[in-house]
Amino acid sequence: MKKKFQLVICGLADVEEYFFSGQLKKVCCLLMFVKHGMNSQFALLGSVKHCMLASSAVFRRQQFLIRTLGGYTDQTHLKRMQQTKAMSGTAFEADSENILRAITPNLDPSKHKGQAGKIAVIGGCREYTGAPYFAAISALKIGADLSHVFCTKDAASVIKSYSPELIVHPILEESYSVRDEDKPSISGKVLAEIDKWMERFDCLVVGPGLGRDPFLLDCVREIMKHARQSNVPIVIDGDGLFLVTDSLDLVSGYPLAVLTPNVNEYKRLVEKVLNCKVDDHDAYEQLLSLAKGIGSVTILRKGKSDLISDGETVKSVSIYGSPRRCGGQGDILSGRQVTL
Ligand SMILES: NC(=O)C1=CN([C@@H]2O[C@H](COP(=O)(O)OP(=O)(O)OC[C@H]3O[C@@H](n4cnc5c(N)ncnc54)[C@H](OP(=O)(O)O)[C@@H]3O)[C@@H](O)[C@H]2O)[C@@H](O)CC1
Ligand SMILES: Nc1ncnc2c1ncn2[C@@H]1O[C@H](COP(=O)(O)OP(=O)(O)OP(=O)(O)O)[C@@H](O)[C@H]1O
Repeated sequence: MKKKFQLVICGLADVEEYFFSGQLKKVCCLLMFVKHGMNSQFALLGSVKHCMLASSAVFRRQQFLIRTLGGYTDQTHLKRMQQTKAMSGTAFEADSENILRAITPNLDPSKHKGQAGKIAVIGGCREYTGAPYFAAISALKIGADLSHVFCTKDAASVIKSYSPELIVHPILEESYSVRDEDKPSISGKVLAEIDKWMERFDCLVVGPGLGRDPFLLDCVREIMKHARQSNVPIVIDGDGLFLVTDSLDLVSGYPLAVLTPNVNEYKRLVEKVLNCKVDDHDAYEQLLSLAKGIGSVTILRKGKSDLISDGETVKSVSIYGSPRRCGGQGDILSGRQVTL
């Protein structure tokens, strides 16, 4: 049964490794969570259907998201979701394996390329080429059809050489390669280039290996604003969290934003938003306050147990993974989230 199930997910040989690493389950819990947090948004969808139809790309994206996350319009899915909820164990621990079974879309021979997901990673600079690669390739391995990377020119050929499966756009620039007087026109070009693609993406990951160059982060700030205007869901990780901690308005009130802080990134967020230290004795309440404080976003706090909150409830996922804590594991997690 397990084998069959894995094949249904994506038909890739290495999915077993992913499944048992525990990370896939964590991603699925997050998705259930985003879905529940978005109930009110979906209810609103009915009343604004005319507006949505006026913008068919947005409507298509919302429908895709609803389907992917369990599909309120589909009775079979709804029933599976209810069963999953009833089977959940303790108050906080998520029943991740059943959630995973409930939300995994079936492979369908009638689908064409792209319908299983077109995602983009915004990240990759002179120092970091591994992180965007890990995120983008794990999106493909978990089942996405197309995986793009938008990175700096320096990083592009390195990332391309890791894998021919990735579509790599060398469009971002760092301060050292741009004269001050050229910055406005270059940032305009970057935005125009990414806007050509934006409507096609089902989800973005912003941050893996992005670096912290101020000019580059200014461009990414604008990219995030455009993504938000187009209702593209955004997973924010790594240096994307550095940017967002500095400019909370980028995600505040945006229910399609998922923040995935590690210990350090979480500490920075707590200090900025709640103006206090991280309190591990009251971790659930603090995470709840943080998600509420930012407003409408979902936060996945990575750690020994991952804690996930949308500001209304908290769930934990304590499935045992690898005891090794090497760099790149968070990037792989973000690539899976963006797909599911
Ligand atoms: N192969 C690649 O291309 C990879 C690229 N990556 C990319 O690098 C970028 C920066 O990401 P990041 O994770 O290094 O930044 P951040 O979290 O600020 O840590 C900075 C410092 O904080 C500390 N620290 C960290 N964790 C801690 C902990 N648990 N508990 C306590 N302290 C902790 C630690 O400092 P130290 O231990 O030396 O004091 C650490 O050096 C980002 O773009 C990311 O995507 C990575 O994805 C890896 C693979
Ligand atoms: N102490 C821990 N015990 C078990 N699992 C952990 C622990 N800390 C983190 N993890 C898991 O490891 C994965 C990556 O988390 P980590 O905190 O290393 O992210 P990160 O620092 O953003 O990674 P990256 O190096 O890719 O930037 C997550 O799935 C998380 O649940």
